[in-house]
Amino acid sequence: MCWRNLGSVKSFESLFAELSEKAQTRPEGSGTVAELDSGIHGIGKKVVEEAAEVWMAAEYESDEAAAEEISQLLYHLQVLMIAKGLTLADVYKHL
Ligand SMILES: N=c1c2ncn([C@@H]3O[C@H](COP(=O)(O)OP(=O)(O)OP(=O)(O)O)[C@@H](O)[C@H]3O)c2ncn1[C@@H]1O[C@H](COP(=O)(O)O)[C@@H](O)[C@H]1O
Repeated sequence: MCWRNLGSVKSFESLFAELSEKAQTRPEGSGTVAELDSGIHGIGKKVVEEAAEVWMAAEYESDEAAAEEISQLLYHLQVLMIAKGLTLADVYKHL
């Protein structure tokens, strides 16, 4: 997919804003709220699990499957950032 044709697709920044809002307002049924409530230990396990799925998909599955797993890893990393109180700027300054 060309980046110019992403339209209303979420970006890393817009997803982080959405998840930060969920952490503040704690809406019923939010998977993000449930994951935050599992604590750093629980979120860390999701990050490691998803990282392994990224590796396996990249090595043995389609590009589409790898992209989907990568999106899920980015999501869990963002949940971990929010749980730690880290901002995007805190991470970007190391890029
Ligand atoms: N982008 C994501 C996202 N990526 C991954 N995940 C979660 O991570 C899981 C990864 O799926 P897997 O198949 O690898 O794992 P699984 O074993 O099926 O899942 P578990 O039973 O282990 O949780 C998914 O089931 C989701 O729970 C996500 N959950 C939410 N979002 C987005 O986050 C936003 C807020 O979501 P809610 O907080 O649920 O409202 C929404 O815009 C969502 O689209």
